[in-house]
Amino acid sequence: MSAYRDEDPRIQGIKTKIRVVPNFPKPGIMFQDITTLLLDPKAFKDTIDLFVERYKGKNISVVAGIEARGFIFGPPIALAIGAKFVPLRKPRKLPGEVISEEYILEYGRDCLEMHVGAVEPGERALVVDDLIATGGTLCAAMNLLGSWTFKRQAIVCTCRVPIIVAELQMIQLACNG
Ligand SMILES: O=P(O)(O)OC[C@H]1O[C@H](OP(=O)(O)OP(=O)(O)O)[C@H](O)[C@@H]1O
Ligand SMILES: Nc1ncnc2[nH]cnc12
Repeated sequence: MSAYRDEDPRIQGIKTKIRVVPNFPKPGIMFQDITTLLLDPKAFKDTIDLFVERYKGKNISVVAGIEARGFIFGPPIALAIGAKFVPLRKPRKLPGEVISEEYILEYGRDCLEMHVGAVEPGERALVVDDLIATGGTLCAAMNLLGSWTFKRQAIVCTCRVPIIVAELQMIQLACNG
């Protein structure tokens, strides 16, 4: 967590637009609902802008978005920084050859899949999602990418807003892409 983003006045505005719903989808879960953020064009744009400002010009060629809420925040970030968008999807949604990674959620189990060949050896990637709870989904995404061409280097988490970006430096060229 970096100091400059804590101090950015846009952060507080973004935080106020995220609705917290107690006991959804089951007792004990404090659900962070980003649909209310999406209803406010300024707060939504501020959210995207914060990430674009942070990652533009960093030689990132891949934005990998985690289904489903990473599909909301990932594409506008990808377009703005000039990167391609790669969806990390729930099972049996992608029609081509895939690699899969299972993981445990706050309220269940799930699996992510990525198309083989969507990312080339040597590319630099950003993983985008709306929130970390247990971290299982993010770990699965990183394992998915890591099992293909990447070596994990750093995770960057905004912490004060429930949008997460994991940054992966791909330096292992162990596949045929
Ligand atoms: O840190 P974790 O414990 O792994 O939880 C975080 C994940 O849970 C939510 O997605 P969910 O699996 O509910 O899927 P959805 O976006 O399709 O609703 C959220 O969007 C993250 O992807
Ligand atoms: N607390 C939470 N709020 C929103 N989405 C979630 N996914 C897992 N835990 C969550």
